[in-house]
Amino acid sequence: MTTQTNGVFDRTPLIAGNWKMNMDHTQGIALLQKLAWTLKDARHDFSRVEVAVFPPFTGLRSVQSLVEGDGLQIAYGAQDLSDQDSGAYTGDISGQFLAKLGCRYALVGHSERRSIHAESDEQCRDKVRAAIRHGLTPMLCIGEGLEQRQAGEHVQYTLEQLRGSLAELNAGELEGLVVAYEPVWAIGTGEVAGPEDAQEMAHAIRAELESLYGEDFAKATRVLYGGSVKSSNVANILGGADVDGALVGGASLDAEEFAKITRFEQHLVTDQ
Ligand SMILES: O=C(CO)COP(=O)(O)O
Repeated sequence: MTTQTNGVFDRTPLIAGNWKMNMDHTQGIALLQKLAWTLKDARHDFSRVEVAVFPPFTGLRSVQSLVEGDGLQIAYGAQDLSDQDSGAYTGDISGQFLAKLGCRYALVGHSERRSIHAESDEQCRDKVRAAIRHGLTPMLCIGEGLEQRQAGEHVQYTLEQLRGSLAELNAGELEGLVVAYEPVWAIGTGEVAGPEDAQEMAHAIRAELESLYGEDFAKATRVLYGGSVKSSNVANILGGADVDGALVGGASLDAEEFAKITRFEQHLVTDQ
């Protein structure tokens, strides 16, 4: 099977590892160190493919120390943030604190937040706002469940989440936004959306962004795919012209496997 390359990438591809609730801070340090060595050995060019990790909150300070101490080019971010800045919000974490820890990104609206913690599009929008307020780049996660996919309503459903989570924000505020399309039925299940499915949705997301914020914004915005991404399937998935990277869960907990995923370009085949 051949896949289409993105040619000269208009957008820098991004391979992001969401560690979820795995890796205490000592394990996280070991994982990041191994990842950094593996990428160094492979002479990874971070200007061609950006690499980011999303440790649990408790690992962020250690990740910051390692990244700054060793001058690593690996970016990092938080898995969530509060929509508030400070005050009586027990257990919540302010974007202000995350910015102080050097986070570049904050995930917003991961499907596990939406399902386990019942986060609504409105809350996601407030979190996107909070991220922007503190200079963090929001990585907004959207995607349909099996029910919507089987009913053929996946595009409509996912675009509604997109609109709802970005409502009332303008292109200037959202500059740099990353959108991660993660079909819930493909997360942690071993089921992977086909390259055509990933491309179909990434294209629909870009078209929606264009109608909301204009062509320049849509062209500059990275759309990632997430859901059972591995080194063996990443090249196929990222073959679609609108798919700019991957948000990786389970496979990001293995440094060598994750490093292999960052080398997806080596496996892309031109469809001429
Ligand atoms: O939810 C995901 C990343 O945010 C995907 O997880 P898996 O790669 O484990 O399916």
